Amino acid sequence: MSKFADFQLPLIKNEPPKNYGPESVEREQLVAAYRELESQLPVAIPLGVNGKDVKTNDIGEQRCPFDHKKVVARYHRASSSDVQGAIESALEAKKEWENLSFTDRAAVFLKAAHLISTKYRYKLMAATMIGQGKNIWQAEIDAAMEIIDFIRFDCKYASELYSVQPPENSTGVWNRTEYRPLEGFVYAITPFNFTAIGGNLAAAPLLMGNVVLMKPSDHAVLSNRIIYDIFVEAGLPAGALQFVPGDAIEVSKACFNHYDFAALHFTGSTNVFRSMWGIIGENVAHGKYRTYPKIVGETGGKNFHLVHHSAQIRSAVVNTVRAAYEYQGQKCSALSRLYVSRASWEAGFRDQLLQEVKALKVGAPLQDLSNFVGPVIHRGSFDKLKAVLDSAATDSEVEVLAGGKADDSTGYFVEPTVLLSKNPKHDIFKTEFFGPILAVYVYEDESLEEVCELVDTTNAYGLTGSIFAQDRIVVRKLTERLRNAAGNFYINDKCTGAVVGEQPFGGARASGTNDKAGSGMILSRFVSPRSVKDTFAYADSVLYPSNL
Ligand SMILES: NC(=O)c1ccc[n+]([C@@H]2O[C@H](COP(=O)([O-])OP(=O)(O)OC[C@H]3O[C@@H](n4cnc5c(N)ncnc54)[C@H](O)[C@@H]3O)[C@@H](O)[C@H]2O)c1
Ligand SMILES: N[C@@H](CCC=O)C(=O)O
Repeated sequence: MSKFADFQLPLIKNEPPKNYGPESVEREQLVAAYRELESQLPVAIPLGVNGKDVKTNDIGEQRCPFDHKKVVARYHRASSSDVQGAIESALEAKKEWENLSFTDRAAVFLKAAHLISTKYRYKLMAATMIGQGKNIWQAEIDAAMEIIDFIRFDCKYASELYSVQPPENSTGVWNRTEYRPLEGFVYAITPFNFTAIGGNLAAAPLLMGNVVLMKPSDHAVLSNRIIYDIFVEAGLPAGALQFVPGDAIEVSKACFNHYDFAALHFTGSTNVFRSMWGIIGENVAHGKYRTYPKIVGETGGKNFHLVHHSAQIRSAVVNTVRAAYEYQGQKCSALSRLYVSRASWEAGFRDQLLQEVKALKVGAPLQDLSNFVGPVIHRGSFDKLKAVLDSAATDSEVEVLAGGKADDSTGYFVEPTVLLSKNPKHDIFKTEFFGPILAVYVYEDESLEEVCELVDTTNAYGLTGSIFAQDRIVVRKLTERLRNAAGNFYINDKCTGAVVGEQPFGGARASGTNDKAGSGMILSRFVSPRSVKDTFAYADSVLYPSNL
């Protein structure tokens, strides 16, 4: 295609938050959107294949986590042959989509971000609240701010990546690097817990000129489908993105068995990611693919706060409560193990922590706006968390300091819980529960090195972590000592709440490939660069001077 100018993107800035205070316009508009969506339940959701809505005979249900009798969506589930058809139409759509200029591709996504910021902000938030159980603030930071930031900053980072060109050109030569889309299709599998992550799992590879099959989490089908519809409204050509909810194993198998499978873009649990890596690896060993597929996955965490005796106690407590219990601890970045010095614990940390946790109100998001903790996502999660609480209640190594109860009569509610143990190797410090359960270990002030060893080695993860200390020498030592314990490391702040454009997100070890969502690094995983050498000089002699 012709190119007549180097266009500059509009200035990319973080989406400003709305605060939803009493009597604010945004609160009124959000509640109206929520009520409207509520009146339309259950929403019927077909597949989105080649730009068309496709119905199947296999229907799944997404239920409301705070009122499990309520069906949020009835969605059509793709069979293997539906997925096969979606792959073929994506590959057909690829020809046009990858040949559009970056300006046109970016325009589609900048428009999508604009639509989310304006026309669809409250609808997408309402779907995230009803379907995934978020309260207003948690929905705002996810289904409005983070998804908008992901998309806009992806455009900025893509433009920066494209501008990285070879620094040297010998005389009579012009060297260039092209960032080609991958040969084949990208398979994106979304988690339930962040609408924004689901959207970005598709948007990031699409922006780089790839075509994508998106399999939404069974527990986020509604919000993910709204994102698909917004991308289409923003001008994404038919077929570039295929929306294929369905049985995770069946849909994945159809993708992994295809010769043109080029990349997995996944966010979810560690075991699922490991199992898929195994399947893909075996297929690679058998020469099943055109190219080596890229595997990008952000997975689980067992994140820590380490509170030194020089820490400002009030701030460390507030950050601890927010990090452990916002969105019921269902963030990959949620705090789930706290190591606190005995001096701080006894000088007020313990009392303030328990006072704050016991004051947290639990309930449905709009039933009472002061509810801070909502439901966990589904029956499986509720049963797993209840089993942890039941076992803690009778475990001689564990003391339940707060919470400990769960109630599934209407929705899947688990009390914010604090568990104390003198055994720092107890399972409560090792297993990702993905719920509002905080494990606490109180260490002796002089045992900082031993506690660092515990923080670093007690479990397999390496996602997020925070240290709290006012002593700057301690801050420096802990920062070095815990270099590999977390991909997102915070000093005197909570271990959740990474902001796109500020803290690119992801961790290593069992927490993922650490390609950093919300950065240019991840975009580079969805391209296959081509080095082009363009020579202007004629060659006229075979022999080199050294041959003479
Ligand atoms: N590191 C991060 O950036 C990040 C962000 C969000 C969530 N997470 C992690 O995600 C998990 C919670 O999300 P979840 O409950 O949706 O995770 P999950 O692993 O249960 O599901 C994630 C997705 O994988 C699919 N899936 C499940 N089994 C599969 C299989 N055998 N083959 C292929 N696909 C399969 C699901 O249908 C869903 O779409 C937690 O472990 C959390 O830490 C990580
Ligand atoms: N951006 C998020 C990532 C959450 C993962 O589930 C945070 O840091 O809270």
